[in-house]
Amino acid sequence: MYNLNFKQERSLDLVGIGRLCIDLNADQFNRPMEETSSFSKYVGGSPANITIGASRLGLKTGFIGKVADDQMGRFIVHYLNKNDIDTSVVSVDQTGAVTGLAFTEIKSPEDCSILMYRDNVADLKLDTSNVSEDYIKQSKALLVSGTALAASPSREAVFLALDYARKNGVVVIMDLDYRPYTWKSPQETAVYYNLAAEKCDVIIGTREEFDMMEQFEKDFQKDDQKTAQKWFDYHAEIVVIKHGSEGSIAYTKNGESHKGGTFKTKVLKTFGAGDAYASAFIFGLMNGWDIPKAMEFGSASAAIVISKHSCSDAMPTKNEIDEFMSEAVAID
Ligand SMILES: Nc1ncnc2c1ncn2[C@@H]1O[C@H](COP(=O)(O)OP(=O)(O)O)[C@@H](O)[C@H]1O
Ligand SMILES: O=C(O)C[C@@H](O)[C@H](O)C(=O)COP(=O)(O)O
Repeated sequence: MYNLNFKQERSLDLVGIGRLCIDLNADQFNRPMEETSSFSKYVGGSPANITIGASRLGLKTGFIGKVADDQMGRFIVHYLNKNDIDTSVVSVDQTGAVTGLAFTEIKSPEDCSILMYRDNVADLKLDTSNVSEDYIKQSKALLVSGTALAASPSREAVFLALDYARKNGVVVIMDLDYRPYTWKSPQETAVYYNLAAEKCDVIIGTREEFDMMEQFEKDFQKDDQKTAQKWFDYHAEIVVIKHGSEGSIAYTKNGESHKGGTFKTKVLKTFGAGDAYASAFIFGLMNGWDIPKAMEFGSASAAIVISKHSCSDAMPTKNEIDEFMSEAVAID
């Protein structure tokens, strides 16, 4: 098992911090974006997607973020409110910043890519004045994602949130969420990711994301167990390494490891898997489930979301996941 102390008297279960953006998913798929003519608009941004997924599963959620002072910003806040996510500390940028856009391309179910417009985005204008200790200490857990570390003042806001969380016994969960186009260099990314991950109780990332973080430590390269052990020397209780369609593996500080399988699904697009997996895995942890059960729930959520067009809109309820699992073919 694992030792995560979710303080049950807290009024919120999970507070996300970071990117609130818009996904524009091509309506014409199985072709390159150059040959598409229309897109469907959804709320996006990895931490937003994970928080939306957690809320849809029934967790009491909030979000610390900044949106543009325009129709897209209002669309995002309205959607969060509609999904029972507290937006009392979502602030509105007054500098003329815009909403980050993620254009998604579905060339084939296995060949998907994201074209991100990230210049002068409102989410990276989040600053320390937007981070409230009183808000954070009312939550059992804080979810941070790596991309919010990509630029100041968002970077400082996240580190302040991490400090408030540690000071007030808030469990910190980090989804690595590495988006190269948001950073100046992999080296810069690795430095800030490592500094943040040292403060986290649960770290979730793909093998490639951990490899980026460990680029200065060649002997860690591609060794899941060594990767996990590094973080147990800091605050980590659980390290999850995702391997796409091959599944995932989780390590706990007490020396256990668990291989997570996948579920057979009709893949429309591959992105969204990680956010769905994280939201359902976190739900399992917050309900005291053992790691294998939480991983299985995460995999089921991922299988559902990658069979659908969106990420946030597609995040399933608990009943939808339970129903899927009762009929699905598990692949170990
Ligand atoms: N093709 C697939 N079929 C079924 N499950 C999948 C597939 N791809 C990913 N998953 C599930 O989603 C999880 C996260 O996917 P992954 O691609 O590793 O993360 P990310 O989306 O963050 O890159 C995997 O560990 C697996 O459980
Ligand atoms: O995080 C973004 O800005 C893009 C997301 O909104 C998009 O849905 C996506 O890429 C999800 O990524 P994944 O779940 O990590 O595959």
